[in-house]
Amino acid sequence: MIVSEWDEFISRDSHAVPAAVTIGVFDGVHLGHQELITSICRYSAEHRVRSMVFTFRASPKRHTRHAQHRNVQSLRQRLECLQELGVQETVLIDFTRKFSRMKGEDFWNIVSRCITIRHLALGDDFRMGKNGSLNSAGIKRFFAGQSPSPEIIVFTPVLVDGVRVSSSRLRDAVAAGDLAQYARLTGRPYWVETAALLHHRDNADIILPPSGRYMVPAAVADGELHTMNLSVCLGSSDATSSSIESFYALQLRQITQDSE
Ligand SMILES: Cc1cc2nc3c(=O)[nH]c(=O)nc-3n(C[C@H](O)[C@H](O)[C@H](O)COP(=O)(O)O)c2cc1C
Ligand SMILES: Nc1ncnc2c1ncn2[C@@H]1O[C@H](COP(=O)(O)OP(=O)(O)OP(=O)(O)O)[C@@H](O)[C@H]1O
Repeated sequence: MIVSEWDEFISRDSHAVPAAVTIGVFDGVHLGHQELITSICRYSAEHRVRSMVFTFRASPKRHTRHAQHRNVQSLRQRLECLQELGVQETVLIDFTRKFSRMKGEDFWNIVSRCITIRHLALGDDFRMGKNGSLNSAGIKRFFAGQSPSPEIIVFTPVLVDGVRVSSSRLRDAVAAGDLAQYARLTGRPYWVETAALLHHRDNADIILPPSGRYMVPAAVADGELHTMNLSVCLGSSDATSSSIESFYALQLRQITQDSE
């Protein structure tokens, strides 16, 4: 997957490159996000166009009213998930003060100068642009006047237990240490970057599970491959010990009666 910067993207003169596009923060890349991303990747494969995601280095929420806003994933983890789903290019946007003043229509005008959008996937509650004033209906109206006009798919919300899946639900699950719920909402186990545990526990820009003991599946090769469960302790001095420094990321599981 190519990772590009917004400033570099807008300097391109490649209007002719056809693309299937989605945009959002995509923190946690949950089941709802996966519907949109799978849609652009499927269209990309069927029509031989580039699958592209526009996302933000940090959430716009952090730059507006909620300075303390934190994500559940590091940027690196988010990009890995997008790559695994088959996205060909992700454009990273710094939500600067200047960018935050852009009208949604101006954003799409700029993007349409650089690529030709053939397919656009959005959620039904999607809002963007200065003060979030452009919604999916407005985006449809905007593109209806363009030629060629992209196919715009507005997805109904993906639900789990009858409730819309959202990054906010992931954040609540991690903060409560409910990592099984995180796995249900994302379709994959919970992973944490050890850098977040080691260096930024108190001032982390990602949300971490509460202090406590967690199971970590591990593989050891001594002639044969053995898999085993280790336990790590978060929030105590163990967490900052050199024992986990050599890992990039750990898959954490709650300790259950069975695993003890
Ligand atoms: C051009 C542009 C595109 C934006 N795209 C998104 C987006 O894809 N997802 C998102 O959550 N916010 C996006 N935003 C930010 C929202 O429109 C809104 O300003 C921000 O979420 C803050 O809203 P709040 O103060 O009500 O939380 C975008 C803003 C601009 C100016
Ligand atoms: N459950 C869902 N089903 C379908 N689409 C969704 C779902 N949740 C989010 N989306 C869509 O994914 C895109 C990116 O959304 P965003 O990253 O803001 O996610 P979010 O999960 O709603 O975040 P938050 O909880 O912080 O508001 C938007 O178009 C949004 O409408």
